[in-house]
Amino acid sequence: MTGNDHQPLLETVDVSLRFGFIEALKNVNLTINRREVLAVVGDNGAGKSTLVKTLAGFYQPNDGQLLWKSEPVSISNIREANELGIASVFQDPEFCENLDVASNLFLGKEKRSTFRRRDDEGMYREAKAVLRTLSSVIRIGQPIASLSKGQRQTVSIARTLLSDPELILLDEPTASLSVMQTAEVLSYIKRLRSENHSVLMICHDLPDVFAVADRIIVMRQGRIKGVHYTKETSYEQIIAEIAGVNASGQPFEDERQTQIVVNNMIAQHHLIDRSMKRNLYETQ
Ligand SMILES: Nc1ncnc2c1ncn2[C@@H]1O[C@H](COP(=O)(O)OP(=O)(O)OP(=O)(O)O)[C@@H](O)[C@H]1O
Repeated sequence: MTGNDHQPLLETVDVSLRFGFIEALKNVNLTINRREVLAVVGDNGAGKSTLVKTLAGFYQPNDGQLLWKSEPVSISNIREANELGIASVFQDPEFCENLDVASNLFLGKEKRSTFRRRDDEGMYREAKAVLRTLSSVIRIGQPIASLSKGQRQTVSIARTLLSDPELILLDEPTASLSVMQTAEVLSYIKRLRSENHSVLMICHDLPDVFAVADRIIVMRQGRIKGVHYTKETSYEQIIAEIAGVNASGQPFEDERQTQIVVNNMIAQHHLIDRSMKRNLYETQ
């Protein structure tokens, strides 16, 4: 830990965003500190992607303010986000299947040497270095088509590292990966933090969240419902907050809907303890 660890990198102040009549984000106040991994969790339609896309420059808020290192900024597009030091990796990254890993890493931003010649040597050197940062066993000359889904995710993370971003936004980095591939990607995320990057990731998988996140942000219906230090919270508290019940299982919003959501989550995660389950069923 350094004295800089808790300095805010990116903040949202009362950020709201509407799609027509839908309020996708409502007065969102969030601080992303230097050198931390933040996970955003929430049910479908909670506003997670909209939040991340707003930070990545895809969407502009209707109200509120973004602060980068405590200074007001507007991020009109991905390029402006990149220039600030924010890089994003969205699901199913696109690659040129007939090219190797190094060429894909530099696609569209090839290095040039004297007389504007392609600097293949420089690109291979940098590609190797960036994959080494992630301790990856992927070879730079390997055809991209030969990589597993997890390895492709690694290459897309590596691609963002070339611009040395301070903040990396990841949308479901472990979605549909095998257990081994998930472990690999989670270890890269931890490595990013140890290399002084901050990471904000959307993740549906609570064990993955608890494995890497320093703090967990729970979203529901476009609002932030809770921000928790991972060490100080539990699966039950997070699931309850996602669903809109209190930690002992008492619904405090639409009862029927809450019940359906909680039951689905219980089935999905097999994580809730018996007493909480009993409380939930007794409230039906
Ligand atoms: N481009 C869009 N146009 C209109 N409505 C949108 C658009 N994108 C999102 N929404 C709506 O905004 C709300 C928040 O959606 P968002 O995709 O941010 O949720 P999410 O938490 O990421 O959900 P999921 O986990 O299903 O991806 C939803 O009601 C959604 O239908």
